[in-house]
Amino acid sequence: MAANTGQAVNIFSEIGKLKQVIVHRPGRELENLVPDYLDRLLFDDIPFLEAAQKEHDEFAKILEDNGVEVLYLERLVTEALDAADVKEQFVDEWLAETGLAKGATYEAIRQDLLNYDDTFEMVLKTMEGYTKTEVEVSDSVSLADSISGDYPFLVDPMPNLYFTRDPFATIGNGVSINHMYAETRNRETLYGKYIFDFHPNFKDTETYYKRDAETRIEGGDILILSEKTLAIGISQRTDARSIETLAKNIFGTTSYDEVLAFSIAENRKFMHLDTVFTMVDYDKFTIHPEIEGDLQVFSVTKDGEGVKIEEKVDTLENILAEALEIEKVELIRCGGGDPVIAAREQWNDGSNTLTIAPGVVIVYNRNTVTNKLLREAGITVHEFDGSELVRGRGGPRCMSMPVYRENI
Ligand SMILES: NC(=O)NCCC[C@H](N)C(=O)O
Repeated sequence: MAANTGQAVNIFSEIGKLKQVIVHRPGRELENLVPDYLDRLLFDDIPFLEAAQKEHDEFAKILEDNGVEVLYLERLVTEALDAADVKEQFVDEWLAETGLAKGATYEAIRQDLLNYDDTFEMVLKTMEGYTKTEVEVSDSVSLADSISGDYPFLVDPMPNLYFTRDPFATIGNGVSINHMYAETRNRETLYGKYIFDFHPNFKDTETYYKRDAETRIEGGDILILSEKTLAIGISQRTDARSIETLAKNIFGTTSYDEVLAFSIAENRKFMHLDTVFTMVDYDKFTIHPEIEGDLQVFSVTKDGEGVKIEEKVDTLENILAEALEIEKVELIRCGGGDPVIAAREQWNDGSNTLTIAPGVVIVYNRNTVTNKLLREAGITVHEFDGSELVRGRGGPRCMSMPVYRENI
């Protein structure tokens, strides 16, 4: 438990002083990226692991130097499996989601994982995946085990795990365990499930969305505007129906009574709401100017057992000011509104700021124009080098899942 509200999870804003956050230090899963399967694994290039780890350590150091306790996903999962003695159950569930048919290979991998004395190393191995060259099966007992084929993996790696923002999302005193858009990321949500089902500190957390839900939603689309209002993107990654499901699950039982649904274009460059829009202070937001023209915003509120949907026809500034119950808000445009600079810096996550206290953010140093504009707007900007990390198309907000923020 991080502070003093008596709750393990406490996230009622985007900007309250961050006390505890979940991250994942990129591991050997990045070394299982190969050019032929980058699209399938949602990457644009292959990061140099050692450099990516250094960059990530720099990110963690900025957090710690600013009083944030950094929790590592891989450690939390290890602690959950050991505390509840559910290692075998986890391995079986993980295997069932690999797509491997039961047979000699399946059994060899199962045995390999269960032979690890160190649960932490076992967890890292489940993230890394298995190549065909590392598992020896002496007797092929099934047709599936006998096929060679060109595909290099028996079990795919999970290279997107360092974007801890997406597979689960903390909201108020609860969590949504997400159903992801792509198969490669859906497997990541199993780690969230084990943390929130079995970790001694987190197992009593309320769950507002389940990974076996039919429609998709990802954490990068969920912004905690205040203790009453969420903003959720309808995007490449989040289906409008999931927003209604989540809204019904939180209205009436939590402090939330409104969701603002932001309909943004469905494409890779704007994959989540947080790649084009983040909150950096009580009254300041970063925004990618390319989304402003076509943006449609809907208000979702409680209506008996169901929800009421109304389109908000007003400027974005007015919609946000009304939701926050303040006079006015300022939008800080990525790249200053210049179309070329904005497009370049947004692609490199210039709008993907992580706010660690009101008016204090962490960003990549490469987005020089946007970072200067943030400073000119009075924001304190902590920068680090993300040249390797950015190849997975995510920035500081994507690489962090806040667990505890002070209320504002
Ligand atoms: N919230 C975010 O925008 N997360 C970045 C996710 C990047 C990852 N390669 C993906 O395509 O899902």
